[in-house]
Amino acid sequence: GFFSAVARLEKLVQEEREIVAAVKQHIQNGGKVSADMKRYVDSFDDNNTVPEPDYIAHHPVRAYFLIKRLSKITLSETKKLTGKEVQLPTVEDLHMTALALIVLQDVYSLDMRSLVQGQLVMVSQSTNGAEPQITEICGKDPTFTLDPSDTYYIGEVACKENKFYQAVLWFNLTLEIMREKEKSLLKIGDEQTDRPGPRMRDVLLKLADTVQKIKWDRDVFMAVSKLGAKKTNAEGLSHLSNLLENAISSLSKPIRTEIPHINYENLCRLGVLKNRAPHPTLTCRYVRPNPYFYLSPAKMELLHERSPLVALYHDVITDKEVNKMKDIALRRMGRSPVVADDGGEMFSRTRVSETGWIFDTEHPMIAKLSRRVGYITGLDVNLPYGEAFQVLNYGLGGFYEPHVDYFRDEQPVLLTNGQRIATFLFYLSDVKAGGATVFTRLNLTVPAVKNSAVVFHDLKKSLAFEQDSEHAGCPVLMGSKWNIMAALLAFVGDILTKNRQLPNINAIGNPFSERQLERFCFHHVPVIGALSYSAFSTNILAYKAFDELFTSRHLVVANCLLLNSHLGIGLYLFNTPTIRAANTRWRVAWSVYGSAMFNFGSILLWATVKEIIPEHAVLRVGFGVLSSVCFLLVGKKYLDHVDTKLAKSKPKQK
Ligand SMILES: O=C(O)CCC(=O)C(=O)O
Ligand SMILES: [Fe+2]
Repeated sequence: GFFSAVARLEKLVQEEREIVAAVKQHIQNGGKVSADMKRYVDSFDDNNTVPEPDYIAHHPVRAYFLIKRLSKITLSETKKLTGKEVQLPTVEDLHMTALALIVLQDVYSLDMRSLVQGQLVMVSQSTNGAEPQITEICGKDPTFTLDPSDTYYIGEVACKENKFYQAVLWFNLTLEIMREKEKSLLKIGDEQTDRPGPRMRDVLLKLADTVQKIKWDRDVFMAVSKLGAKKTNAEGLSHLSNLLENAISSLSKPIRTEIPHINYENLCRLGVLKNRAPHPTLTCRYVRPNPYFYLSPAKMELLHERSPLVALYHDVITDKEVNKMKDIALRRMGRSPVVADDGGEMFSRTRVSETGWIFDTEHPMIAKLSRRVGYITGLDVNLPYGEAFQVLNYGLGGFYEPHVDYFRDEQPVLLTNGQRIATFLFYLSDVKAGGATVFTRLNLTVPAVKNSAVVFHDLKKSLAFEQDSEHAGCPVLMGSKWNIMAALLAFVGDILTKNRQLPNINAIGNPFSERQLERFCFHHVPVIGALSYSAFSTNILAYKAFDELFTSRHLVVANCLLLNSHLGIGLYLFNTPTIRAANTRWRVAWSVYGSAMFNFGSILLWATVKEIIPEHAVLRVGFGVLSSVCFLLVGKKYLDHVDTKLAKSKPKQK
């Protein structure tokens, strides 16, 4: 549906232009169109500049108008006139867009009088009786003004969704607007019946009906029955209107008990404000969770230190990667499911977004991204330990109500066979307003910041459920929210037999340990050095073959190999027990000396041999590899020998 992903709305705006242009052309050529279609295209003024797709698609009221007008024309006629396969919004789309307006107004306490003019104004009621805080998120645009038929329709949608309190607000608003238009209550009885939109009598009765659904009121009930079937009864209507005013003023917003709603909404509202100001208790550090980050450390904001850990990493995904992921996802997105109690999947009103699943085997760029998730968390991201990436695009007003990511006991883990131990959530877009991720039990709001990622634990170290990891995606008020959710799994059976504890998740911002650094410098680098040394022999012995292989990159590759070889052998020497026994200055000197002698000695030897063995590529490469392996082994053996000798002769320290 168009309601469940803003990306679809963006596309729809583009398509609408083409539809309008094609139909106008058709009319100009003397073609006939239906009255609905004529009305539709006539609403587009040729002289007006066309707004950007985002201007429409990223704003709930403007998107409502887009969906509304397009759901008034028929698919068959549009296809015929444009000669193209098009998709148009359905009645469900309109219903869900109205629902989005209801939810947004409710969660963000949007001022309704502003909302009807397309203006987004958040009113935060302060608890200590001070003046309410008013935040304007978006200015008004008179081109997008909801009229009574719209607000009445939205009220009806609220009723259908059993949101009676919200329905009362919308019906009441409808009345207010109508009264202002009519200027005087006295006109109530003799309304003109040919005016489009709802009639005041109908709205009043509907309002009375809805109020009664929340709280039965004897007086209202009587007034309604007295009105009876009589069409015009100005006195009765104004009496009912007064009664309703009283009844409504005593209503208060119902509290939903099934989820920690108050906290969720407060945190979401904070998210809108926080988009504008940095968090006051910000703790930022540069971290190196893995040697991979040695030169360019990750930028980490620690949001919650005690269990569960919640950390925000900045700039962990590049724009290029973001675009690639969105691109792939767009082609396969479908309504996001939630896990049902029986372990199956279902669609729910508690999650309004679309998902595209992407495996890291699909593209090297994605594999790299996946490895990065592994480096940061220190967890195995390979199948079956990492789930495929879920790329998400939320709909307007789209949200994900408070939930936990681990599979609860009553949900057999059909999907994955493993339990989720950590969640890695990338943000692929800045959201203009709303759409924060909130942790309802930690009182924590994380605004979506493009290219960053929030990481948190789903299980405790003891493998117990981390109930405090409960979180939610707040409704998107303005803009388009894109996420990638990567869940990291553990197979609980595995853990129990192997370590009896969760693997260490190092996304705590600890710098990678000294042991890890040592292993990197004195193991990984020497191994790479030895391989490079061996490969470099080919550059000397079979220069032509090497040149053909690397063409214009020949020089770069050769120099890199030689550099690796120097580094690897140098570091290896630096760490041998014998050399380690000396002071740093000598350690450096001997390592550099040893590495230079070994490398340049080999090069000289290969250059000499080259002159005497036949010009045969395979033979020469073979000789190079074989000799390099020999030299490395002989050298290593020699060093080992010296080291053991030295260890034996060393007097035991007391
Ligand atoms: O969109 C968000 O902020 C939260 C998403 C989420 O929690 C999930 O996909 O599991
Ligand atoms: Fe989640």
